[in-house]
Amino acid sequence: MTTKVPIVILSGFLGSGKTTLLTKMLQFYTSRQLTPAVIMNEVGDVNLDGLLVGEDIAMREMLSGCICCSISGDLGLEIRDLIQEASPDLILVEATGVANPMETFDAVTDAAILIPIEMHAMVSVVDANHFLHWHRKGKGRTYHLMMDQIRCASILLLNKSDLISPAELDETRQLLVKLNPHAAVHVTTYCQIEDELLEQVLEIPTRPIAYEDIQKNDHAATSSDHDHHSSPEQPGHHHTHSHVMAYTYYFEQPIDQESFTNMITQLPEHIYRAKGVYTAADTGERMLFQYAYQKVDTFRINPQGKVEDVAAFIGEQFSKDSLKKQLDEITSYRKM
Ligand SMILES: Nc1nc2c(ncn2[C@@H]2O[C@H](COP(=O)(O)OP(=O)(O)OP(=O)(O)O)[C@@H](O)[C@H]2O)c(=O)[nH]1
Repeated sequence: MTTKVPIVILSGFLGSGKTTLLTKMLQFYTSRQLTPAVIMNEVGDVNLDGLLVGEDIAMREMLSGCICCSISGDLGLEIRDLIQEASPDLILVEATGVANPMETFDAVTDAAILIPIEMHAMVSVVDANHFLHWHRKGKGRTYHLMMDQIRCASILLLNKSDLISPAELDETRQLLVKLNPHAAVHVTTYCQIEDELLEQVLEIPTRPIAYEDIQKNDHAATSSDHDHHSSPEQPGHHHTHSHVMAYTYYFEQPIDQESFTNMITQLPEHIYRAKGVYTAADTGERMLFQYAYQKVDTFRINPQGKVEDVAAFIGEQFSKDSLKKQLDEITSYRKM
């Protein structure tokens, strides 16, 4: 009998902590002498998160599209190539932050018809602060997408618990339990989870527990509304992220760090995520920045010379022209 390669999908909204979790999982499995492999999907045309994955890990990048829709058909080919190339003990698929979880799951099950793989878990990472913010608003496509990502999970990480008060954390935890009573909720900071959970993920095949519930919702939605695409507010709606846009900017020269950080911290609310690499004008060092929900982290990259100086922005209804103008100004700014 052919052994099936376990597949774990890492889901969760933009900037919630999927790559943070991915690096932790990779460390864990390699320390157990296992060979994990990775599929990373980005809506933009650069993959900066790949810098955080060691060179010894077999990885395939799927860029400029979403495995839940536009490039779902390519997923099977990428998985097949990875299996042939690296004979992995498991494959971790990091979905884009705007991926519809049901459709991502469908893309994996479609691939499983042709290749020996088996779904082991859909882990959804939730940014506690960001989710609470959207829950209080209580509407919008982003909120419904976040809810779907929660409802489809077999394991939920309530991450960034350091950014909200204990009372808010408790409120958010209860919300998650209500939305998905089938999945265990793990409260985390920087996606620190117990080793036992990571062992379990490898051992026990599963599927998104709320699968049937979501399907029921989908059917209910379709029977009252035949045109899915015209009803983006509907829970369980397909292509919940068709409104999301990505913009990539290439820096032509080193930039002033302070002006850039000031600009990033004042990005409009509708830009949910930004990340990139730039060269600092004062030190000449190459820096990686990560922006998610009004917080920026910046650190020196190592090795220094692998990717171009580039920044990717993801959000909805933002003006690419005015963003480009701001970035051009920063690029041409010189300290006296
Ligand atoms: N304060 C805080 N920051 C965190 C935590 N977990 C992750 N981060 C930071 O949040 C930012 C986004 O984390 P990622 O792991 O890249 O998020 P992601 O879900 O992979 O992002 P996308 O792939 O762009 O959707 C990074 O700067 C992380 O260091 C946490 O628990 N607390």
